[in-house]
Amino acid sequence: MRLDYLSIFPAYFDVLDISLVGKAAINGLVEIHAHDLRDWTHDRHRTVDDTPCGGGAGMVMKPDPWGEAFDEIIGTESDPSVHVIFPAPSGTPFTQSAAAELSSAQRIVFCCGRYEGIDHRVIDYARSMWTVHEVSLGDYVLNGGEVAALAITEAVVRLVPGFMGNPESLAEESFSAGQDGLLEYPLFTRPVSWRGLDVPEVLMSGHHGRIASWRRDESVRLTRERRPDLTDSDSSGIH
Ligand SMILES: Nc1cc(-c2cccs2)n[nH]1
Repeated sequence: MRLDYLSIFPAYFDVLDISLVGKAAINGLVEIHAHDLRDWTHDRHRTVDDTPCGGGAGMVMKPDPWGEAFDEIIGTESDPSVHVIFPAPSGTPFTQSAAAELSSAQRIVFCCGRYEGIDHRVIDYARSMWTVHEVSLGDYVLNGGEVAALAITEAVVRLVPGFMGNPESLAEESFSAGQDGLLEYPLFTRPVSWRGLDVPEVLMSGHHGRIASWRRDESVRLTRERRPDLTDSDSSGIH
């Protein structure tokens, strides 16, 4: 999998060299390329923004640098196997199933907007050429798409076959199909008693049936308490 990042702050992605994703890059599972959008400007000030047509506060990212960067980084041929991701507060909520789908992509290009956003024609052009995803991480506003791109990268790359040492652990995580789309149950390890707090007895019983039942009940309880929106989804197994 090749991952490209277009940003006016490409140094944000240096962290990928030290994190888990860096490990994947080393063993050849993932190839990472960060690019400075200003490299595709031609004026002395390397300008990437301008005032919004129709008025309004703030600045909008000009389309020209994006188009020239696309030409060089992706090419000028249409290819639906290339996934272009625009993080944005107005995007579709990013989910574990979206991460799972993207984990089989051969190419993902992250377009990290700043200011008030990117000229919409950039997204329209990208849609005419590649598979575009406008995604939101949640109902809050970041200063730019870089942090969102890092979060999406981690969620996707950890699902790439061969990345996780023990793929079985993926099956029991929150939102995973193996967890019926429910939140993960509480986890415990030794010591059995810690600062007056004990591991639930059932988990020390060695009775696998009871342990499975306790874990399921806890997942249902937590999901109903914290994420009632998940309890009606088809994958949740609870209604
Ligand atoms: N979920 C989300 C995305 C964003 C931004 C993406 C690009 C600039 S701000 N804020 N919040």
